[in-house]
Amino acid sequence: MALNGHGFLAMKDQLPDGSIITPGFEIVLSFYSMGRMPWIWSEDCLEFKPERWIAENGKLITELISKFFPFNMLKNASKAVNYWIFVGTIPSLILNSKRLSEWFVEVFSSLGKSSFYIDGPMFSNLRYLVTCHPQNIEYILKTNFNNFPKGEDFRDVFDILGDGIFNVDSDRWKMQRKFAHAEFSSREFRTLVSSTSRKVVEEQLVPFLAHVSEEGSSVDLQDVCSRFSFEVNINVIFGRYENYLSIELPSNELAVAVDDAQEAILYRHIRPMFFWKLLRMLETGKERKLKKAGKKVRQILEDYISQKKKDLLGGVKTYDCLSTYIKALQDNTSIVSSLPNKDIFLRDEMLTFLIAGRDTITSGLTWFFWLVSKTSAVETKILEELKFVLSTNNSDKETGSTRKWPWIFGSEDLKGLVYLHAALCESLRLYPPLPINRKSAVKKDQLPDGSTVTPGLEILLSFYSVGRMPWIWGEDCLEFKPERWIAENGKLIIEPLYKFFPFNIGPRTCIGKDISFTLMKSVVAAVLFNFHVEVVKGHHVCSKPFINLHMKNGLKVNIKKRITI
Ligand code: HEM
Repeated sequence: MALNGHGFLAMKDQLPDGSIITPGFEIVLSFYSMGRMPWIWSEDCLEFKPERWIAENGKLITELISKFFPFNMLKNASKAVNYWIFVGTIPSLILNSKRLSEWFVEVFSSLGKSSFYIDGPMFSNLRYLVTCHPQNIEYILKTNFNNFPKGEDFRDVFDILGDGIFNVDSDRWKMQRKFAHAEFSSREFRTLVSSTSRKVVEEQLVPFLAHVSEEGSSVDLQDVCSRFSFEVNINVIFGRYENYLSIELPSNELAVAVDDAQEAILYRHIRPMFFWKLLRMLETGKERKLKKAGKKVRQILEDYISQKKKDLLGGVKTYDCLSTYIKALQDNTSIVSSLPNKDIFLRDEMLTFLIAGRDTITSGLTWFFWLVSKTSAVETKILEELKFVLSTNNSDKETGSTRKWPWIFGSEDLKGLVYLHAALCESLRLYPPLPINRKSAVKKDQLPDGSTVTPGLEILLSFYSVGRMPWIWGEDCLEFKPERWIAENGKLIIEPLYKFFPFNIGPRTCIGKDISFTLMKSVVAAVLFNFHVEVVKGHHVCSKPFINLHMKNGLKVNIKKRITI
């Protein structure tokens, strides 16, 4: 049987015999011809002679492997990624599926390239292009945005989000985006976010941490951040106060169901599509868990929605995201009023906001606290900046009362914090809460680094790798250095934005970016100024395979009340 291997190229290259190959080239390796070349196998190459495989001592000659490829590894392109005949680069992908982001960094570093292909088994359509090239990312997300929609595969993977803004494309997305953007940038909404954040910090977060410090026990700060984030989101989106961060750490069935669903969705990312679709059809394994969790989530949200409608009908005055959407859907002059299946849309959109806002903030805060706990110079500068704010505002601008412990920072206090803002950007650069973004091309296209993309190819934008490439962020790219965001005149440098993608760029930029900074600053200021956070000795920090960048073992910390600043 004639065996032909094929390979695809990430960047222009020169083969050992001098042939120049460029991206887009399909390289056909003729194993059939190799066995018939006298200069490879000698003049008797066409003879059937098993003896050529046996040495004088009667053992098999293993050196011949170097010219015998049919069953063997074809190419060891780098230490981090292997290409195998028949199965392509898939074994490397499977081996690293639980640490994809770290693996991508290793491959980029060892290949010295900013894009590489992952080839699926021979004759399969499975192919990925992984890239961390800032110009490729800008091209896909912004310059040629229309050629890279979310697509049907994305929608299939995230089917739990139905018609939510994350999942839709084209005109429908434009309409949802326009409405959501107007809502998120309205003064009422921003005021609601900062007042809710303050309320949850003051009434739940600080009392909870004060309790932990008195008990002298350790606590998982990732869980605390997740509870804070859930509580704020559930308040802002649904107008509900769940007390999820009270001292008893109560369970919440919506939070649990959303976690279960997200964990199951992750498996759809790292398994071949036909496989998870088969499991979905058979309703088994993780797919069974997802179906159950999805049903629970939908049922809870439908209850919230019908309760809210009753409240509005009864004249209860509430301001939250859900109320705004319900009113707009009933108002003929609103752009969303023409949408079909209004109740399903409401449910899917609110769930999307909840998921979009909860895990990203949790991840952003947790990695930030860990980095600061390891870098005391950064902690000192943040505290100095906060101390300066307090010294210039003796009384609390929002309540008018004189300040005392616990120190709470309101939206006015947090506005001009340059160093804290820089430190948050720096942490998001190293640990972007969404480390990978998936795209696919409608039409064949060429990316700025020369990589060719064709319909059907999955494109993985590795935001995590962008922050870790010395050629993008300099030799000190792995250091946590907020100073790189501050100009000599003390102002924030906005120039790095062309290589800073944690919030996406282009038309689908995160609409929650500004409120994310508001939330994260209010938590960080309250936690660091009132408490000393110390990671428990011996606690192992590593990332967990998840859609968001979470810590596998959480972040176990000891909390001590800060007496003097
Ligand atoms: C540190 C915090 C956050 C980060 C790093 C972040 C990051 C992102 C990223 C990367 C995307 C693009 C996703 C994609 O294209 O598939 C996105 C979209 C989005 N984000 Fe955020 N996000 C954060 C917080 C929030 C918050 C608090 C909300 C509000 C509830 C929010 C709402 C959204 C929405 C609605 C979209 C979809 C936009 C669209 O498709 O047009 N995000 N976010």
